[in-house]
Amino acid sequence: MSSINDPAVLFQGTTLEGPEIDRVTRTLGDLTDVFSDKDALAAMAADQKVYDVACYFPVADGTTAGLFFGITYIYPGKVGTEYFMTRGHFHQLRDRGEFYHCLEGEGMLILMDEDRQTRAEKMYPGSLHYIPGHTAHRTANTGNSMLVFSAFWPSDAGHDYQSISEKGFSGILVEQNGEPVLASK
Ligand SMILES: O=P(O)(O)OC[C@H]1O[C@](O)(CO)[C@@H](O)[C@@H]1O
Ligand SMILES: [Fe+2]
Repeated sequence: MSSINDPAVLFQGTTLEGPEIDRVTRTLGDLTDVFSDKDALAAMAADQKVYDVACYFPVADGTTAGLFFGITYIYPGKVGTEYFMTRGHFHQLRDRGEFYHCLEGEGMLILMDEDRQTRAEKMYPGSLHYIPGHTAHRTANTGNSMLVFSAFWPSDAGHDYQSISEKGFSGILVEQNGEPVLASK
């Protein structure tokens, strides 16, 4: 017996729609350990949205040999001179990689290896980014509009937020003379 079905999810433009889509929003209040300028942060509204994520998890978290897909939407803004950005993480299974594909806006993918060497790649519509294993990753919106990108990663990768929460990245992305600069912390 064979059958023809509709897809479970529609990914059109920058939207991901379907009954199985998980959505989460991160506000400044969720990210107090992430931004460097604590005085600037204290002067801003805790419910200010920093990013939204829409994900399709077709298998359970931790499943070997499955895949996950997500879209991240980072709002434009800064805390002091530091651009709005994601929390950032290593994968719990350190050797797992990931692809990012920029759909809209402009930004920077910040990558840090396990020796805490930090580098960044420019993101703009069409840019494709391979994030190797053993590499922490975070994205920052350096433009005046939303930064939107898709991500594909293995379903057993997991997220290690703890080591970033404790030590941060060795480099932070700040605006200097109107330009994004990767400054050491
Ligand atoms: O998980 P974080 O560090 O908050 O950032 C969100 C990003 O990470 C992912 O959850 C997966 O790596 C992406 O969907 C998204 O780009
Ligand atoms: Fe990841």
